[in-house]
Amino acid sequence: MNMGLKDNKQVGKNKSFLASLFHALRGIAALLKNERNFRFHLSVAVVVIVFSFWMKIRVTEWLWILLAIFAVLIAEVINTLCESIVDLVVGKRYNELAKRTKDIAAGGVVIAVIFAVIVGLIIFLPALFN
Ligand SMILES: Nc1ncnc2c1ncn2[C@@H]1O[C@H](COP(=O)(O)OP(=O)(O)OP(=O)(O)O)[C@@H](O)[C@H]1O
Repeated sequence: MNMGLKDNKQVGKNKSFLASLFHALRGIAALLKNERNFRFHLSVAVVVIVFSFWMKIRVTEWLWILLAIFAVLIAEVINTLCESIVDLVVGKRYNELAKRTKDIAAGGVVIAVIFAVIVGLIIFLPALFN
């Protein structure tokens, strides 16, 4: 195999689309393995999707639910990226800017979760009361 897939010490560009995809999938695997919050949000997403099937929601409602789910997951990815980059730069030292960066990244997740909760309430509350 000559796609850079075996080269664990690769630092240059990926040589093929398959090699890029392989590294991207490893990134997702790392998220699942190391990030407890990402796993939690993914579990909630699965529950919401099962519940949505059970409630037989409409296509437009599915689009909003999926948008909310992906907004939270992407916010979680950005949060993890910020944490990794900050740790790479400052290591274990206390740094005020590092704190601000990590707190803002975590705030982004909270904003996405608020959006998801609002979407969920708008879609499911009326259906539950009917
Ligand atoms: N180098 C640092 N300097 C100053 N404050 C820091 C530093 N690293 C972390 N912190 C503070 O500690 C908090 C937790 O940081 P950590 O990197 O452990 O994130 P985490 O617990 O994985 O967060 P999350 O639950 O959002 O994934 C940050 O939100 C920040 O307030």
